[in-house]
Amino acid sequence: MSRSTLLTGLSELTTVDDALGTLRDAAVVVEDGLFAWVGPAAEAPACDDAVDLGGRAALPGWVDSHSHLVFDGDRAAEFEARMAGQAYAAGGIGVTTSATRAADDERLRGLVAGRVAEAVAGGTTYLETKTGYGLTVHDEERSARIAAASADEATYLGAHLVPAGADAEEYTELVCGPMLDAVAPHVRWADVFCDRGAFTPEQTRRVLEACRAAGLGLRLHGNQLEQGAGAALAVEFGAASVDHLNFLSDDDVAALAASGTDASGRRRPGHETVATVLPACDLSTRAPLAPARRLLDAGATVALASNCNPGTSYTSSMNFCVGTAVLQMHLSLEEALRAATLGGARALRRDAESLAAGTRPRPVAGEAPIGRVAVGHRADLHVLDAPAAIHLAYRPGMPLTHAVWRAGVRAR
Ligand SMILES: N=CN[C@@H](CCC(=O)O)C(=O)O
Ligand SMILES: [Zn+2]
Repeated sequence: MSRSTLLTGLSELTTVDDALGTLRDAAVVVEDGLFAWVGPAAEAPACDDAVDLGGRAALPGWVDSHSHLVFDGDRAAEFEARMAGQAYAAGGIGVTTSATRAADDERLRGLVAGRVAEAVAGGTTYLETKTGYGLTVHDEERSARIAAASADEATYLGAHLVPAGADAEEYTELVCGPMLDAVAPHVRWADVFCDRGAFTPEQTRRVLEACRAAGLGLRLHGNQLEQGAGAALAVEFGAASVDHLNFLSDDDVAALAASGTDASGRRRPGHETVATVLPACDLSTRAPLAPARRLLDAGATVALASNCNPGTSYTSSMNFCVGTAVLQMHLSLEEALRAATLGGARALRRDAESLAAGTRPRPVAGEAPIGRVAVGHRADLHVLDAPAAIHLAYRPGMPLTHAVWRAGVRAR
């Protein structure tokens, strides 16, 4: 028989659910890994167990829809040179690729497990991670295997960089053929770095077509280094997300906003191309911040993610990303919290609307929605050591994660 647990003493509960809103003096009931009840503490039902959280704020666990955790080595020297004025370039990926290839499976698994544990300790309850530092059939296959075993969602990023010494056209064919065949059983998503020094729009198109034909959902790295074709291609292919977005034209912004509506302007939840912004990466590369405010004002669905990787964003702290989005990107607290929870869920098509619309690639029967604190959603809860969530921006850099429940299990 399943046991029910009452989590009470929540001074402020941000549900990210339009009907429930933000509740004061709230409680939730967790049972069978799901939220079974959400409401005012005074009305909470009796449960088998109870935990009093002592007047703390709570919100859905972070959904980090973009990370690159399968790697060995760091690039601190490159970072230091960048702080001294050198520009970021895609070629640095090759340095991490060499270190990653040299690590054996056990070491790589341990490194990824440690990084996932760090993310969870910071309030992340659902995490995507990518291949992309293997770049041979063998190394991409094992990266995909390790990613799938360690994270909630795994993405094939063979098209991250043309490896040193390889011919770009021949490598693109490999990515679309034997490498895809080897990796596809492990992953739900495919991604391409479509930008200066990485893959051209024409090569990107070929990879997206091949991966779509293999049944994978699509996402893109685009518009990070220049105003390129990434965002437009993502919308054209119905990708779930396009990420970075530092350099966007007015047409790109309009296309992203329109991707969530039909011809008569009605919203089509579960069909949008989410605009995912990566504030920690923007700071670490000294790039102009992605225009999250402009995207939201235009009507786009925005997600916030960490992009944790050793080159451009060596942090998995979603608390930091949310604080920065409020402080520097001019999002309201409510917008930032929504982007880092439901926005990420939408970018992975694991929100309730995408599940209902049937647009999640490779769905698994019985998968509960994520991204909100609402009945029937997966019980992913982040409790802050603060009375209100605004402390995430008000006290930046402070250790504010008090407790974490992941699929109903206490993870911190
Ligand atoms: N921009 C492309 N890929 C990663 C960086 C990879 C690296 O430099 O190691 C990113 O999302 O920022
Ligand atoms: Zn990335």
